[in-house]
Amino acid sequence: MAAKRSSGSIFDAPDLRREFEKVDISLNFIPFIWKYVIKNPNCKWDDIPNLPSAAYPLLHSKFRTLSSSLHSVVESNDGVTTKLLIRLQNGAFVEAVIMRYDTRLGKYGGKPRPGGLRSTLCVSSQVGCKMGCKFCATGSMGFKNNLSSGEIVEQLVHASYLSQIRNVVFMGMGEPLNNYAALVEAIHVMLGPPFQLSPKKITVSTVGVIHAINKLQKDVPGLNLAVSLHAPVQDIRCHIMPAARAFPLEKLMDALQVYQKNSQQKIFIEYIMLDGVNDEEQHAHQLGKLLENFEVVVNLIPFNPIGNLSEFRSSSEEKVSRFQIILRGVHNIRTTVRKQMGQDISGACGQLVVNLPDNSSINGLTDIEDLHLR
Ligand SMILES: C[S@@+](CC[C@H](N)C(=O)[O-])C[C@H]1O[C@@H](n2cnc3c(N)ncnc32)[C@H](O)[C@@H]1O
Ligand code: SF4
Repeated sequence: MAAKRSSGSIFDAPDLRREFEKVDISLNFIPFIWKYVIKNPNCKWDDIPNLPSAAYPLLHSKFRTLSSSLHSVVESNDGVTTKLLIRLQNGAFVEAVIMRYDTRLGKYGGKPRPGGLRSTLCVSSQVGCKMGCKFCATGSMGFKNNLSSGEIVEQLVHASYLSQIRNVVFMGMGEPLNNYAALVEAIHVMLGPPFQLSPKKITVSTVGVIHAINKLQKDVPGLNLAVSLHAPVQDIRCHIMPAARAFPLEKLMDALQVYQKNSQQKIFIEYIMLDGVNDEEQHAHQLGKLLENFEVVVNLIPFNPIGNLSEFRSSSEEKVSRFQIILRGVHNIRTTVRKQMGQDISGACGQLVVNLPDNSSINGLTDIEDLHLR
């Protein structure tokens, strides 16, 4: 269990609201304070003009402008991907990854320049992860701690200093649905002022935490859901993702059926391509049949090597392409292949390894064209 921490982040909305209510300060000041801090990264509380006088001592004693700090920033050679290493209040590190989409080129890439780029931010929700997927660097660390909602939002704040963020994907380190309350709080903050993201621009990726999927749809309607399915049958799923034992495929598909009926939204299916494990033609047909009554987009993900941490190898391009042809041609399922980006800075999925004394690695999504940018 993670130790209970006092957050000190003003982006932990419930904490700030509670403190303001205690001394009768209007909650309308909260977005104003957030906006000021975002525009003035190094500001002090006394710099913020026109707050009620009771707000200053309260902010001084209970909060910091930002509870996390930007430790370092690494750019990929092509300028498309930027990796942010962020130090949390408890000393642990997480990474967030910015991916820039060039509106003129109509694809990821292009040189950073004002106005022409809309960026996607891949955020972390936990330090480590208890799900233990065998292809994932984060899974090999075990679970260390949950991020607070403020720490999740602060990744967006740090990234906003570097790029205009239009989309947020919860595809960094950790299983977001295992940190449910903080996830939902963070998303509510991102949807409101001053961030004003649309729910359609936020994607939550899950290994399939069944009991939380439909709760999320009720608590924050309109979000995109991405499900890391990775296998069309239960035994392969259990082999590569131990958490599948707790979340059996049949029950997961039932939950997705309910989700789709209630949300009327398509579901994004992530499928990592592992050589000789889940990439044969029969698996493509099994997957096609499994998904035949769903409105989905399947994203085939080439496996990103994670050093000695995993026994797996990536499928050949021919196999990935054959898999895609079967899903599209035979089963009529919209299927894309995730482009690999950011490998030169270890910014690709499953590759983000932070060699630090007290923690270590993160995965980041690298191709989200299909989620937001059609
Ligand atoms: C790191 S996870 C975080 C979100 C959530 N825990 C999940 O599993 O969906 C984001 C995506 O990265 C994928 N991933 C993990 N390790 C990978 C690797 N080595 N190569 C490619 N994709 C990987 C996961 O399967 C998942 O689809
Ligand atoms: S893939 Fe997702 S659920 Fe699996 S270990 Fe990695 S972060 Fe956790």
